[in-house]
Amino acid sequence: MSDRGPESGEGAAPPDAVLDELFATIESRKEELPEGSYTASLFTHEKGENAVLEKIGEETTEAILAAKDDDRDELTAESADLVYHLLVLFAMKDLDVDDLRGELRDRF
Ligand SMILES: N=c1c2ncn([C@@H]3O[C@H](COP(=O)(O)OP(=O)(O)OP(=O)(O)O)[C@@H](O)[C@H]3O)c2ncn1[C@@H]1O[C@H](COP(=O)(O)O)[C@@H](O)[C@H]1O
Repeated sequence: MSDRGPESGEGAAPPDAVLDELFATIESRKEELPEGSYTASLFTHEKGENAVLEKIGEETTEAILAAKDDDRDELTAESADLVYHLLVLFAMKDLDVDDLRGELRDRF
């Protein structure tokens, strides 16, 4: 189990608050399309949504290779890339983190 993250207890942020913060940033990049933003470039890419779909494929492959190498640090880094790109795809499709959270919760 990871030893990272905020201490639990009164006043602590929910453990997945980082996903909400990241998604809010992605949504603001989608609205404002600031220059120099990688996230904004995915929303305006000439390949359209295929750009992010390709990245999801690449990051999935890289995560699999890291797992096969038993490289836990690389697996963590590639998984973070994968989750980030999945959230960009969610924003493109007008889905949000609560849709993902709800789907997972419904499976309990
Ligand atoms: N979490 C991420 C994040 N994860 C991955 N990436 C980018 O996703 C890309 C992953 O591509 P690769 O792994 O293939 O690495 P690469 O060698 O850069 O490959 P190419 O992009 O050149 O093909 C890199 O450019 C990373 O910078 C991210 N870019 C942004 N974010 C978040 O988005 C926020 C907004 O950032 P901007 O996009 O800069 O506005 C940031 O504060 C971060 O929190």
